[in-house]
Amino acid sequence: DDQVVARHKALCQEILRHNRLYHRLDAPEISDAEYDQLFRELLAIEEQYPQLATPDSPSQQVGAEPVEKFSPIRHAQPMLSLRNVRNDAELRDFDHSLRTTFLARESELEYCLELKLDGLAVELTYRDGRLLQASTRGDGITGEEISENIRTIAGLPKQLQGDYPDLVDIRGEVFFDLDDFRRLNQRQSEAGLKPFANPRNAAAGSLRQLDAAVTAERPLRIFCYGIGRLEGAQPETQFGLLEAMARWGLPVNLEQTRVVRGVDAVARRYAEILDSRDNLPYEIDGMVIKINDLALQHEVGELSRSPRWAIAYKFPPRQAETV
Ligand SMILES: NC(=O)n1nc(-c2ccco2)nc1N
Repeated sequence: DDQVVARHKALCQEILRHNRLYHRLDAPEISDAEYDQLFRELLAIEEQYPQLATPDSPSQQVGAEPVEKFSPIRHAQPMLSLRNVRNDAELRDFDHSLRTTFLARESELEYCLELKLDGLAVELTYRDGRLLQASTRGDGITGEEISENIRTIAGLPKQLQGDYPDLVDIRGEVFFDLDDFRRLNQRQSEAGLKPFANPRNAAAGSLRQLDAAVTAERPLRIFCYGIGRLEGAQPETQFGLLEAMARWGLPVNLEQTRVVRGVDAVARRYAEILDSRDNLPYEIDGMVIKINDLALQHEVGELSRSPRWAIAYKFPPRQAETV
């Protein structure tokens, strides 16, 4: 009815406005939690009224068009975004729907569990082991070319080593350690500049600099976690892929990654991470749960903007800092 259509329209406008603020200006006005809430309401309406899920609905797009100051790079394989769950019940729905609908197997699934870094997703293309180009995720299809800036990241090899493939698109998250973020904001205020709202905005702001010399002053970090194209020996599992990337010399968060079987073990690991996140030197906003077997990932496939084989289990918003 037209009340729902009006609500859907309002949600679309609010979400698209947020995407521009967030992706173009790195200056969001609403929190992730509020944004997720709007997006979930939009998805719920479109589930009920599929005719509303038109191509210009934010549910069919990821992020926003890249800003024009960088040259556009089209990703050979789209960079998908993760759906999320917020509690064990939703987690168990995710696991159950995989085991019964897509894999028609009641047996327990093996999952690879990774920390969910709250930074900026990037793609690095290595050809014959050399870093050819780097880009931001952008809207998932087309990103911004940031090769010069990416090269300033300490610990990121310009040349892979060992049994690297002829061509590989590496996906990773660029982020700031919390201490470096605080020092950067200290310098920002001393220079009379606006401090960054959070480490993610600082990483995005630092990486999407036209002048790579500015990026070079920023102690950015990166953890690699996935691939797009790969021409060469395919690892069998997600964890095997992470180990291969580490062998090639890429920074990977191996020691914080676990492979478990069954949803109960996933829930236990989530509770463990939630409990210990404050001991980490960087900000995380949840845990990423991926089917470990890469053949099963391909069997399960993708939705229009997200993998079916992965989900983000997000932390509850932090209690407002007590003054
Ligand atoms: N943000 C983050 O740490 N991510 N993001 C993924 C991801 C996004 C799409 C597929 O995998 N994985 C990890 N560890």
